[in-house]
Amino acid sequence: MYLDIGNVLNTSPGITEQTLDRLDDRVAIAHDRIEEGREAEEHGYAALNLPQTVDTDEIRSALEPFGTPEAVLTVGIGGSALGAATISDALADQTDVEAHFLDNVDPEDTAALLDSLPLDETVLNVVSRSGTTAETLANFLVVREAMEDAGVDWTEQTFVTTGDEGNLRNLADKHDLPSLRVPDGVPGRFSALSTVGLACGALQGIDIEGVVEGARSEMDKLSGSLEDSPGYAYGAVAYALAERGALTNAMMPYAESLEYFAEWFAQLWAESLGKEGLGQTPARALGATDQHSQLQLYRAGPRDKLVTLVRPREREDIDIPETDLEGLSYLGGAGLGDLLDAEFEATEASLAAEDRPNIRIEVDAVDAHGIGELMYAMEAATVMYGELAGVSTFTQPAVEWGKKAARGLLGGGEFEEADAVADKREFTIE
Ligand SMILES: O=P(O)(O)OC[C@H]1O[C@H](O)[C@H](O)[C@@H](O)[C@@H]1O
Repeated sequence: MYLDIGNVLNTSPGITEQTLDRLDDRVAIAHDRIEEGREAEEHGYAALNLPQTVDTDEIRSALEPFGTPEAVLTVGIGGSALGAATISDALADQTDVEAHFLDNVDPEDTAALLDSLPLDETVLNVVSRSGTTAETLANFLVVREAMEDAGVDWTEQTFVTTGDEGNLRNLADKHDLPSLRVPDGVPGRFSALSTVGLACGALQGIDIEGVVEGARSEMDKLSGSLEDSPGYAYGAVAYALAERGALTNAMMPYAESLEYFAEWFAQLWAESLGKEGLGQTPARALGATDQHSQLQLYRAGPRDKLVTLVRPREREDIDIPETDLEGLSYLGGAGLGDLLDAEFEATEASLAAEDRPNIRIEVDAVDAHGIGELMYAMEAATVMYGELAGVSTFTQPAVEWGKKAARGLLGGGEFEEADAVADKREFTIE
């Protein structure tokens, strides 16, 4: 992965070369702490070891009973869905097996999806680290019933990834379902490179080994200097910019196949770093589409943003046909990819011309290696940012508060968080 931070130097907000030197000293200290955590397999830090601890053979053999299905339906939410979705989306060109994700509990959307799926040829991939998440278990029950109604033996077509305990583990044991464990010490949003994020791709026949290799090549770059580690450098610079007022980070890939990547990144960044009044709000954008909408704000709105532009250096191109239509002849002879690249560089320059900080991230291609590199580097960036900010990167008390309140409201136990719902202030206007 290549990182270019030239456009954060002396921008507004921005950092100077002297700041970078000072930051580098702090990166060295943070790196030592991270290494300590990795060595002891501490909660969270253990996730940065996944490229060397994940066993892709184990994943493939656990999935053997399913052969090659027509479709995979992953039921999970947050970290139990977004990593798999990012990998499947990026590598969709490697497979004919469709991947669908049921994370939300919108009844209309769920009904439409279930109507459209060949249920007898679909593997149901249920994923929950805790094994207790209401949305995931509710969706599982709905899909299971739909399979039963369609005369499909769901026990023959269901695969489970979960922890050693919890409702989902009990269910897998009861029905003797093929299953995998979520590795210890790996929080949901850092689990993309584990059983959690790779099983779906394996069912699709995607090159998950290549994803892990790509991640490993970024893992091997972790060092005590941001100059040697793109992941650490991204995290450290984003942190320094946030300290100087860049409180939003617009993640803007210029590739449709990386749209989910921006969504996955948003969970990683927000849930890990949004603590104690600190953090940087991830915004999702897609180039070139959002160049024609959000760029106005990024270039001329408040100076409170970092824009992160992501692209592959190579992609398959489609030629734009030659034309003698007046004013359009400049397009002929170029490719759609050339146009997308020109748009990318134009956005970068338009921000730089106004001294707006932006960072360029590139991979050679959106392939297995490239997506592995990107995902690992962003995880390392998040951990580095968290160390520098002094927050507890691997917890999510605010999200858990909401989970308990929702469960309490549905009668799933006594939770004081649910009582707080009754205190809602109202000021209704019709
Ligand atoms: O994997 P699960 O236990 O079902 O959790 C799914 C998601 O639930 C919560 O919202 C957590 O805050 C997320 O980090 C997690 O990814």
